[in-house]
Amino acid sequence: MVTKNVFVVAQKGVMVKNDVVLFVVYIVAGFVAVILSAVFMKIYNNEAKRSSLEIKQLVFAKSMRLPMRYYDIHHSGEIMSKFVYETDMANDIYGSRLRRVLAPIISVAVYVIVMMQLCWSLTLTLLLFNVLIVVLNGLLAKPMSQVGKAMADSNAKMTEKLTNILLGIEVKKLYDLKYINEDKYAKESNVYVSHQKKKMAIGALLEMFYNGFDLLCALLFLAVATAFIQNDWVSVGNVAAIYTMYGALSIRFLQLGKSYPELMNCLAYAERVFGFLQIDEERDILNSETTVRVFNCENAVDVVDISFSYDGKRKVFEKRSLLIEKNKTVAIVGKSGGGKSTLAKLMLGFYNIQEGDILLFGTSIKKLGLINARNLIAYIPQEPYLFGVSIKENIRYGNLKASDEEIIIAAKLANAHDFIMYQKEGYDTLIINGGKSLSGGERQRIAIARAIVKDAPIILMDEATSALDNESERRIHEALEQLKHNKTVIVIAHRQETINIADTVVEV
Ligand SMILES: Nc1ncnc2c1ncn2[C@@H]1O[C@H](COP(=O)(O)OP(=O)(O)OP(=O)(O)O)[C@@H](O)[C@H]1O
Repeated sequence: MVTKNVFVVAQKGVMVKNDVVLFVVYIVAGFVAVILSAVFMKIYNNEAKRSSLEIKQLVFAKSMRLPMRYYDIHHSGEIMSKFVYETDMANDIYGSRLRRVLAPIISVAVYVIVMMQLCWSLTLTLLLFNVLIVVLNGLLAKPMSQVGKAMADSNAKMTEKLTNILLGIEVKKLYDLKYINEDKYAKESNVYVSHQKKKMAIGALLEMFYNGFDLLCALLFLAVATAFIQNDWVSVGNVAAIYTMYGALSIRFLQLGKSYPELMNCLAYAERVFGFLQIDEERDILNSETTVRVFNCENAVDVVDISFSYDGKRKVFEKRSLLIEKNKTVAIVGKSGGGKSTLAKLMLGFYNIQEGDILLFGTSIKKLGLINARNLIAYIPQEPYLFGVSIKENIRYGNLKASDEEIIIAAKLANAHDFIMYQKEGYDTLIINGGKSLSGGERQRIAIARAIVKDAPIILMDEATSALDNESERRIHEALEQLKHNKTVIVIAHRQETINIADTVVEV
């Protein structure tokens, strides 16, 4: 409108009071528009940041609540990639991509309305040229979305391979697996780079097309506009105004052209993130009315005719039953791969039993709910995991309400106190890298102390299969002897010495 009025004033050759008022109004409107745009931008960015945080929190919460089977068949690197990279890419939709697509559409709509008022026929002719850009966007959006999906896949695989290398660094160094491990990573990163090149090629194609097309549109417009002026269908002022607006409009079209395929790329990531958020979570039937009669019941664990298979094909258990009396120490023995650890995991409700039931103190774990069932059992796995916090906090994870004194008592019972005191900062020593600087026996004794502070009626220990030195073994057995009082102790036993301390031996 300013351009149009400039031309009108120029044609009149004189500037009257009304023209000055009009220009002042335009300038004030311009200022208001700038301020409003800054305010909206701030609100939008705040909302975008909030939603970005929310999505990250949702993905994190979901990755904590998935059934054990999910972690069995999905690499931790894949989950990491989802959390770190894919959520960022998906969040980019709100962060900038959506804005970069919506803002030009709104601007174009406003410009078009004003341009139509100035000369609808010329505006329509001009817009017809731009329809081609929209068609091209549509054509390239699909390959962009496909390449986005391929990049997400490739990124997850790269993280997976890198995690594999880092987790197996000891074996890699021992066997010089450089060519196998590193080549796998290099291969995957090449795949990623090739997808990235494809993405850049599509982007470059669009850029090239738009730049050429912009020039062509300008030339066509001038030719058509000249014809319109010659036929007196439009004034020079209106043509100048439409052309000025077209300049701003075509920039937005270009922006739209670049941002739309990018938005498709981000949507591909969002699809993966939302797909992940829809995965069924670990089933938990929390029945608060179920009170477990630990004191009245004679049997701690009653496994009734269970059948179980991890993959639905090979059965680990077929109609298997066993009974564990309360306050007894039971050694579970059997051949390797016979299902001892699986039985422990079923007691803890890590997997759903296909047939039969497991009762803890007379109540089915299905009725108890996973949280209640797990509260009844203090589990010490074969290779306990220690978190990157102090030794004291690692023990406290068994019972967050445990006092420092209770932690020290538990560590003494677990025969862990002496070696803990021997550490640089005693109980405050920080555990690094899952406790790699401690021996297997020491890690297991910290886990025993953790199980002791939990004070659950059942202690379930999966004895380490790895060889422990005699001293470590003796100390763990002493700790187990301490635990026997007033507790049901179930040990998946691999050593004769462990079997010797049991009241009953059950073969699985
Ligand atoms: N997460 C899993 N997914 C699929 N199959 C599994 C899984 N864990 C164990 N298995 C299979 O189930 C069977 C029982 O394994 P389990 O670990 O329970 O045996 P185990 O008796 O504890 O062996 P070990 O004494 O060697 O520790 C094995 O054939 C094993 O390969």
